[in-house]
Amino acid sequence: MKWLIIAVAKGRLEDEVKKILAQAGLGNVIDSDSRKLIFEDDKNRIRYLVVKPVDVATYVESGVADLGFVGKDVLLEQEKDVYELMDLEFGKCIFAAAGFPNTLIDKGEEPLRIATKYPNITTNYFQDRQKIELIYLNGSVELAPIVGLSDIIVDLVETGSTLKANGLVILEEMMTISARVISNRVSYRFQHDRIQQFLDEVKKGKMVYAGNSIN
Ligand SMILES: Nc1ncnc2c1ncn2[C@@H]1O[C@H](COP(=O)(O)OP(=O)(O)OP(=O)(O)O)[C@@H](O)[C@H]1O
Ligand SMILES: O=P(O)(O)OC[C@H]1O[C@H](OP(=O)(O)OP(=O)(O)O)[C@H](O)[C@@H]1O
Repeated sequence: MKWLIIAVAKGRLEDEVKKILAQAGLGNVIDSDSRKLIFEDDKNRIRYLVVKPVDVATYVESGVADLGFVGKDVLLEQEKDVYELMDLEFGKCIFAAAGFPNTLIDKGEEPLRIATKYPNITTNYFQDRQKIELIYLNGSVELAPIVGLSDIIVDLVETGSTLKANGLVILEEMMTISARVISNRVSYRFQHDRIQQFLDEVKKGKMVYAGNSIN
């Protein structure tokens, strides 16, 4: 039986993915404390690649990985040529435009300065609405409006505590985000039954993990 290669995002999503897989008797070969990046489940012929969240879709689009677990934010920002097969319904957060209270988003002809880690998503969202000037930051984006680098930010919001700690508020909720299962387009055709079987296991694991009984 051919190996099924699965890219798993390390960090926030890794633990949740492992819990869901464990419910299906899978994924228990992944050692989060190890610096290793490849873990092989010989019994089920599954090889897990543990990669940075922003790189999951690259491994899947290239065909190095057949499947991947990744956040919808990454998919929307990178627009990779992959199939999105399942919403895992965890890793939930939202994209929001945020800034100081009462900051105007619709500034007419004057460009709105937006600091973000997600330039593609931001551009797509504002393109028919408001001229923008993008300031790309890799993180700690909330600092930008405080120091006058931008008018607002576009960033992920989960609990809202980072915004609150920095005196910022949500000005507009843009879209909801959660973790997804994606596949390589060729793998999906040539390993369809194997992939479908794995998805069925993940679905069962997701239901059990979410506390719903399967039967
Ligand atoms: N508060 C949050 N901040 C960022 N990502 C979140 C948050 N809540 C849920 N997520 C989801 O978790 C995924 C992985 O986030 P994580 O913080 O592990 O990595 P990252 O911030 O993308 O990368 P890194 O922190 O290594 O630069 C995101 O792509 C997103 O889908
Ligand atoms: O609503 P909250 O629960 O406060 O979560 C939102 C924060 O989490 C993420 O930052 P992260 O800690 O991932 O670091 P980063 O800025 O490097 O992305 C995101 O960029 C926000 O800053």
